[in-house]
Amino acid sequence: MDRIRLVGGNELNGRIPISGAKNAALPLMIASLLTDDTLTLENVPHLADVEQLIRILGNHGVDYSVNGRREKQQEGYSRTINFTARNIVDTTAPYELVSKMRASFWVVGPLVARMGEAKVSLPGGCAIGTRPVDLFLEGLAALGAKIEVENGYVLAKAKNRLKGNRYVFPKVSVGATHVLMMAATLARGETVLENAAREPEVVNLADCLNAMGAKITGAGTSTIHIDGVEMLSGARQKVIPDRIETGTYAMAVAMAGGDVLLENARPDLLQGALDIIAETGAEIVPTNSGIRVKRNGHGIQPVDITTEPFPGFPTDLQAQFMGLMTMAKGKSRITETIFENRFMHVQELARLGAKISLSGQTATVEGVDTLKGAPVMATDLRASVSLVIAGLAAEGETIVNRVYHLDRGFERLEEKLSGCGAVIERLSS
Ligand SMILES: CC(=O)N[C@H]1[C@@H](OP(=O)(O)OP(=O)(O)OC[C@H]2O[C@@H](n3ccc(=O)[nH]c3=O)[C@H](O)[C@@H]2O)O[C@H](CO)[C@@H](O)[C@@H]1O
Ligand SMILES: C=C(OP(=O)(O)O)C(=O)O
Repeated sequence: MDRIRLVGGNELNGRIPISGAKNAALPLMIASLLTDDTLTLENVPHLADVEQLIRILGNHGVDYSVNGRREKQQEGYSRTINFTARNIVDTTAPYELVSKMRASFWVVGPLVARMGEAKVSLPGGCAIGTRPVDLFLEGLAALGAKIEVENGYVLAKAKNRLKGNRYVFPKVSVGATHVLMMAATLARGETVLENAAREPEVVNLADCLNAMGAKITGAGTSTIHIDGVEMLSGARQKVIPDRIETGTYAMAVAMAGGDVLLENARPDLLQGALDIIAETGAEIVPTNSGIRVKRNGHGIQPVDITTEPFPGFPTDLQAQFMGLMTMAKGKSRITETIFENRFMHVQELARLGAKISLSGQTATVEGVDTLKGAPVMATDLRASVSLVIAGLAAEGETIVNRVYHLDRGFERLEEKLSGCGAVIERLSS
């Protein structure tokens, strides 16, 4: 199993290219199931989750081809990929494939909308909470699907096409918004989704579906209208830059000090989080080519945060922010409201000397003057990168085990950081 070795203490200076967003690429890839035409996606990041979803889509009969130079692809750069679901050969998504990642469950929407049936294993993904799928099932049922859950599989059937309806999400869910929006594009009549997720990834998906011929308005607000159409065609869509990767590297600079241009980053995708990072003492400057982050010489200021659905502070940046707060000049409180078990990084940060206490959904972080390198274990995707952020400022060597978590969501992490002066390498085994 690969590990990451870091020696802390260096500032970060230079440029970091921000990749296409994992959490936008995955639903866009799944949208290819809605048409027998080719969907071309630009700026698809080279990540373990993307590769896994390619396998899952392949199982349903989706062909894919990568544009551009092969050696670039092997080096792990974002790519343009064509997806063509000419014939859906299988409407079952098996446990062996779906249990590895949460988003693979989302095929249920396009499959039942286009094929009238889907049998999809209950999903896996980061172990950050119970992560039920009740809203997906309730929402699909509102669109007329017959739903059964049997032997760990969801069976969804709509033999006479889904039927548009009004559905009010009792709780904001990004995944369920993606799925119901995709399903409703091929339903008969109008669907109104209320209390929908407003995340930029939902907007990226709606833009793609509209380019494919769907009639969606309101994506990015909490009410989305979808007028169902008979069929969708192919299209070309660019994956938005990864706002979580952007926030992560911004916090890495805030932690280690230095001056880095986050190329291709879009401030509007994470303005709330950037404002918080600025409050900690970093300078955030939007430029024509991205976002410049600087921190020179000043101590890190403690700031309290609470995670919330977009446009609030993202839960996917909570662990990284805790990493940053471990060396703040004082006490900060971090409250997690989205997932009930997303504090597994606390005990690993403690190995580096962090002082954190937990009470319910709130962590209190007492900033320390120094962290000391240690072996630590990645427990999930964002938790693992919080250990990298802390390791960048820790004295001596930190070894992060279970790097496969990082590979799910961070493209060429060690190359991007070492290119800015960090001492970081992958130890392959
Ligand atoms: C691949 C992807 O894009 N993953 C992101 C997506 O996950 P995901 O789409 O799984 O997250 P949701 O927005 O659905 O989850 C939000 C909350 O709703 C709950 N819930 C969700 C569905 C449901 O049927 N019932 C229910 O109770 C969840 O347990 C959680 O407490 O959004 C999360 C919240 O921004 C991010 O942390 C994940 O990185
Ligand atoms: C929680 C995440 O991913 P997933 O929903 O795929 O588990 C994440 O991207 O931080």
